[in-house]
Amino acid sequence: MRHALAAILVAAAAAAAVSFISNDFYLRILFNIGVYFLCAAGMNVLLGYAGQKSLGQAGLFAAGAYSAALLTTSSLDLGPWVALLLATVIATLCGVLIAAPSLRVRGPSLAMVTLAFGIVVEKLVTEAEVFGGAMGIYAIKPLTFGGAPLDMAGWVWLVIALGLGLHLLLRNLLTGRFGRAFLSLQADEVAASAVGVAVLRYKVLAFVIAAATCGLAGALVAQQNQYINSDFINFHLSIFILLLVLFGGAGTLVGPLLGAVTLTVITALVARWSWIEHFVQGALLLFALYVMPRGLAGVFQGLFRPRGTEAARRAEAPAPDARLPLRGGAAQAGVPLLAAEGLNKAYGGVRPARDVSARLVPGQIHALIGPNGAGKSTLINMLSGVVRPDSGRILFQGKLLNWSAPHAIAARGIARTFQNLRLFRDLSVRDNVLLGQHARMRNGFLSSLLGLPRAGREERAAEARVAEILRFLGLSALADQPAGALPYGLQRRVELARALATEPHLLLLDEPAAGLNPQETAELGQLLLRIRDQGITILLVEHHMDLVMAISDHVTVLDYGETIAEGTPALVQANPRVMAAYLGTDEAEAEAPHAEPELAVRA
Ligand SMILES: Nc1ncnc2c1ncn2[C@@H]1O[C@H](COP(=O)(O)OP(=O)(O)OP(=O)(O)O)[C@@H](O)[C@H]1O
Repeated sequence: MRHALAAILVAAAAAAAVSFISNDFYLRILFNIGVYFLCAAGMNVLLGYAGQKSLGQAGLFAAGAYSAALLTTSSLDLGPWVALLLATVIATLCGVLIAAPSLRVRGPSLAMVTLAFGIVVEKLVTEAEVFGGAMGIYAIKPLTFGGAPLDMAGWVWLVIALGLGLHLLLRNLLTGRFGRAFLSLQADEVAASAVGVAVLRYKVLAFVIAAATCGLAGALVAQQNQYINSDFINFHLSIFILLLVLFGGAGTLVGPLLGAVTLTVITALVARWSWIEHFVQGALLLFALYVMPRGLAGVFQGLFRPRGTEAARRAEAPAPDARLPLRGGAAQAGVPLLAAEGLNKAYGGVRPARDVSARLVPGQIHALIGPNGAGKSTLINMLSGVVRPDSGRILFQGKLLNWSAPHAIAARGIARTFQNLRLFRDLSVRDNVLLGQHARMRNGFLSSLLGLPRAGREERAAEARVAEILRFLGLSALADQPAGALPYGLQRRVELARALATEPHLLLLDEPAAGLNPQETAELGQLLLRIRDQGITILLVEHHMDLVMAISDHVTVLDYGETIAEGTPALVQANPRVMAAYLGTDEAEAEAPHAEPELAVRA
């Protein structure tokens, strides 16, 4: 509420100041600030939150501007407000178009593809007859209020109102489930999908939001100027929109406003020397990247952050009375929780899965062991949807799982951790674990955007469940710490907390004890037993044999992608084939009476 009130006060103060300004030049600067704020606010979602680098925003600005122009000047002769709305919708649809490459390429390649989009649009509006060629389109209908066209002050009030509305809507969206999902894309797409974020859907959504606001800004500029030509639409505009976000502070709520105010004023100041305009922009971009990697907002946050408070670095003891949130309907009589049948996977000549089958009984800890390269991680990857098996079937609770995307598998109740930690390092421990709740929350796009009570209720319920999970794991004191700043052992525990927050029936753990000291390993063992006792089935890939033998109910041994033994820990430990695989001895030697089962050698 405080943030909303502050935003309303700032907007009201700006609107009141406009009444005292009669100079058209200053009013035009304020109008430009408003328009660039609209572009930057949407671009911030795309770049600052979702981490998608687009250099083609000028193309979307053009889509809005030329749509507004054509809709009001052609035989359609639509009213200016309807045209503004339709122009925004058309630009939004173009956003889907520009999002398409992001589904296949990322990073610099994506920037190149979006750049190409911008160049194509620039060429199109310069050359094509329908867009008026280099001359552009004149006599675009301006917006009217009470039958009269808006005067310059009216335009400024309009962009202030639109800017305020957009800011409040995006704040609702970005401070909850959707904002976290966007941030998770930026941090690690594989981990994001593993916790239930539909990566492709969220990427498209981010592009669409940025396209809508850019299109709206373009339409407003065309309607205010009452003409549009290709001079407006060039590569520099795309760079400028990018710069607005980077300079203001990508991934912060105030960044777009800071960027829009500062850069519009600087641009206005240097406008009379047009030859240095682009030089100044380039210099500011370099300055922002080198000196203020978190933009102006980052600089301000650094100034006002309380100093000298010692951050908690240690976990407390897990709370014995804490209970994990569970989803209902896990066990069905006589049906294994998960049945893998005849799974095969080959990478060229390497075959990490050869006809692997497994049945996981509910409520047990199943261990999957085997020498390096045996195919254990590959099996976990196949079960969690990260890798597609070449052949074979996976049934979860009796229903086929093959071909499901990782986020859909997570939503069905299979959670995982990764051999090489995949935390969202810049997010707090709480936000990491809240991301685990993503697929369990029911508030959709509209209720989140509008800040409806349902979204608030879902958020509070998720926070309460996360607090309980943190208590269960003894992480409550670390909730506000950035996950990446914690010691390694605690990071592993946060990843476990995040997986538990998906409320899984089945927890896949890929070497959770790797890198832990003996005390941490023993604590992990106790935690896993408690997790099992709460009704969650565990599949544990682990080299640490003391741990495996102490806590597992059932052990499967893989070697060269094949199951070579399974059964109780004692049975497997005594199996000659297992010792041969582990110790590199041949079977006959391993069967000799003096050969003790020394699996702990590999720990
Ligand atoms: N994406 C991939 N492309 C090519 N080869 C791969 C790929 N993923 C795994 N492999 C190969 O498959 C084999 C099994 O790998 P996997 O990671 O499943 O083994 P692992 O049993 O988990 O080993 P470790 O205990 O060392 O983690 C290895 O030889 C590995 O190099």
